[in-house]
Amino acid sequence: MINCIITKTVKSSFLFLFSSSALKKTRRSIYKNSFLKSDLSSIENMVEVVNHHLQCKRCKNEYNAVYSIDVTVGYQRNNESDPMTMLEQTLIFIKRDGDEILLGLKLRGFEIGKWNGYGGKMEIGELPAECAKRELFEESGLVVEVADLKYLGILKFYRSEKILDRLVHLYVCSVYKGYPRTTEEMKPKWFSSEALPFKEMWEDCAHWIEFVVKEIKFTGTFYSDNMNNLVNYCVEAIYLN
Ligand SMILES: Nc1[nH]c(=O)nc2c1ncn2[C@H]1C[C@H](O)[C@@H](COP(=O)(O)OP(=O)(O)OP(=O)(O)O)O1
Repeated sequence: MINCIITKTVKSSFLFLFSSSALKKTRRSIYKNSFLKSDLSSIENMVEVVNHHLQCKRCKNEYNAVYSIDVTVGYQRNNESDPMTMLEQTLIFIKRDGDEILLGLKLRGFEIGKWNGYGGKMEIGELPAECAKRELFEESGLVVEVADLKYLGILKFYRSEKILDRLVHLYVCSVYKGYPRTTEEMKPKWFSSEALPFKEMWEDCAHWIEFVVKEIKFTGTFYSDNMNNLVNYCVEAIYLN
């Protein structure tokens, strides 16, 4: 097993030390669990341990929590009062002819005017792949089968160094039915992987989109300040053989 780590400090070296030790801890958990599995050719059963501060979306109280997330299954919420509610999201990139990637221009809500893959928040009782399929259909009209989705990895976004803000499950898929259409939420456009509009995408995207283009499994952790500026990140490719 070869592990490639790309770590970049944007502003603060203190934060780098903080995040790299936290990440090493997480990686150990991942490998430990991976090694226990008989099939090392996939990370299908990789378990991501999230052990950090969470903040209740309603009362804003902070507390520690430990979640074990099987990355293909995700963390399945059972009720609205669960603190993970609204934290888990999905993002799916549709590919055409090997080289082209479908992006949608966000027409409303959060990050309006930016190009991104399709996706959104998981609903109660929903699994990530089901969520990716549903959101893609709602936002573009394209139909995919869960079995055709390729799980690429997980993105974790932290605010103020410690509060887990969002956890995004990433998928790619080259098998789909229909033609992308403009919806209330997204306007579709195919881009060559050589000409992606980085300046009009989420800031963090430039640091991991290459993994989507090359379909390499990875995990990414991103730290933003209270003003939503990216201050540090770590992207780790996972090569299993
Ligand atoms: N930092 C980030 N970089 C990125 O590239 N995509 C991100 C991201 N943070 C979240 N996303 C993606 C994940 C998901 O596909 C989408 C979330 O969009 P929304 O908040 O609009 O979700 P929903 O479509 O569920 O919203 P509603 O329909 O308004 O409830 O943005």
